Amino acid sequence: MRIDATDVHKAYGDVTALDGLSLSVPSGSTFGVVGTNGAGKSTLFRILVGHDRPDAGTVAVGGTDVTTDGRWIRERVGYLPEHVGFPDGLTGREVLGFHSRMRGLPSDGRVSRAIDRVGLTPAEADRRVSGYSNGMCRRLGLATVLLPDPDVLILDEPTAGLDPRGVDEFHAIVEEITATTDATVVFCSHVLPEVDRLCDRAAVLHEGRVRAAGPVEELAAVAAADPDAPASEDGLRAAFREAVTDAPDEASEVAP
Ligand SMILES: Nc1ncnc2c1ncn2[C@@H]1O[C@H](COP(=O)(O)OP(=O)(O)OP(=O)(O)O)[C@@H](O)[C@H]1O
Repeated sequence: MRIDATDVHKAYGDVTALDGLSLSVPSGSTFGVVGTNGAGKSTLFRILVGHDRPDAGTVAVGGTDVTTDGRWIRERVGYLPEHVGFPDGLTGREVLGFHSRMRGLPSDGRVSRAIDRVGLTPAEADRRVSGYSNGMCRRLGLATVLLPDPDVLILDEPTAGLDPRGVDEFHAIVEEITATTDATVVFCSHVLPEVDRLCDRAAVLHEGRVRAAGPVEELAAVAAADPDAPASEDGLRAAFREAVTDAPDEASEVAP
């Protein structure tokens, strides 16, 4: 399902989060959104999934305006926020069962399938989430998102805080999803190799607008170009370099 955002504005008091953002994500693509802290990535994602409303502009998923048909959006779009909490007393399997019932989904084995897809073992799924590692919590969060077999996945910095092995395993899960489904996957990241590995296209957000969007290799080539490249590319090069780093452990230092 494609996503189209057109001239989207959003302010919180006197803070402008989105300032005329326009973006198109082709159906079935894996799309990376990069941008410095405060560029507006999370705000865009919350609006895409109907958790927040734009002050102006339109956002459509599969041609449906997200502000007019919230239920339709919730059924088709899976959203993994940057921070997810689970009730400590429940097991991972119970969390998924609860989510499934809340959404009115059929009891057709989808909880076990979701557990399997994110690489949690049955024994891990039957442990209380209070004992879960950060990586296991991320997997469980992704499993909740996968329950309804969404057409669109919106993942807000899904690998932030994971160790290299956890990052690699999470990437493999996303790759498996993109290889075996038609889902459109949109996620934000500060790590260039992650965007490079997973995405076919990306957008660079800067101060609430899309500074550039296109195939990842084109954006990365501009970012890597020598300083004598055309002056018209200077802003994009700077924005891209500020937004992403080459190593996950440097990501927290990308921007103040
Ligand atoms: N609920 C809110 N109330 C007030 N200001 C907000 C709110 N949400 C976002 N903002 C502000 O809007 C701007 C964009 O924030 P947003 O979280 O969308 O950026 P981001 O690109 O996701 O940043 P980060 O990389 O740090 O997660 C920031 O200046 C932020 O402080």
